Amino acid sequence: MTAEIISGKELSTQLRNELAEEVQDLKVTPSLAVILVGDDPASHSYVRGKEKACRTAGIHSIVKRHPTSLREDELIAEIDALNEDSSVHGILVQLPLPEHISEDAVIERIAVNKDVDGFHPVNVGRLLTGKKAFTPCTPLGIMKMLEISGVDPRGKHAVVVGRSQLVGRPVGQLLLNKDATVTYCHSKTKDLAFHASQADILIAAAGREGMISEAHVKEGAAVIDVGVNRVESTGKLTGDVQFEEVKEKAGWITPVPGGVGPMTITMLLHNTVEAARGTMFNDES
Ligand SMILES: Nc1nc2c(c(=O)[nH]1)N[C@@H](CN(C=O)c1ccc(C(=O)N[C@@H](CCC(=O)O)C(=O)O)cc1)CN2
Repeated sequence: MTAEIISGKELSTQLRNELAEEVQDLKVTPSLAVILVGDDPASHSYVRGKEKACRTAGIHSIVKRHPTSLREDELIAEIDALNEDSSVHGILVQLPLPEHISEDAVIERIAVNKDVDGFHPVNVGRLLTGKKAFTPCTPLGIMKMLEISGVDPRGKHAVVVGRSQLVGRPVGQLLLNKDATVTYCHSKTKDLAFHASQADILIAAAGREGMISEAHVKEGAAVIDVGVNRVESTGKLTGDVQFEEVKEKAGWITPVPGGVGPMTITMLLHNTVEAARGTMFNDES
């Protein structure tokens, strides 16, 4: 069997065009504020990608770039100002932050209804309880890729390798919310190959280059590679999955690059449009 390749790049082009049309029909121009602290080249590149994607979709983008020396209280004050600014619909702080700044304190300061990253504890709790919530962009992108490929999680066994707040935990929750049976594997899991090879849906989000081989994959499984590993010697980007061998066994597979990565930014645009609509929490009593 050779897997169907799910291209996040192609799907993103389609979804971003659809979002651009939706934006034209809105009464307001959606506006996203991104805060970037420090000089991490990858973070700068991702933020440039976000700016460009916003422009293409007709979303107003504000980027606040700061040196590593920015203090936590200064960052908090900037968030407070953006929370108060009614022309700003979405706020995102690019992660990781420098070590002297508490990510938790910063994320908790963002207004829940502007938290387009879905990292605020209120949004996390709402996701956990199956309520409407801003949902982290990478997990949302993964669910969209499964949906578009006709992979329905209901009754399936999903195995998530990795338990990060950004990807592993929320994607497991989203799969559970769609009636999958979910197993989490992590660095202390004994016999990863045993667990992973039971999966109908395998999410590789451990950040370890090539850790998922053909031996970890059940014939016909949907394999989603969230890894973004830069090979030092070549500068090339590779995933957590050994793509060439796994694609001969899986039913579906996502490539790196061009898979989950572009979907992260597409789902950020989606969440920003949702924030601009302002209806996320409307049907609450
Ligand atoms: N506040 C946030 N910080 C971070 C998030 C996030 O969702 N919110 N996720 C990642 C980084 N990220 C977006 O911020 C991101 C990662 C990767 C890509 C992407 O398109 N990758 C390309 C390859 C790009 C390259 O060559 O380097 C791909 O996989 O094809 C987009 C966004 C951590 N921080």
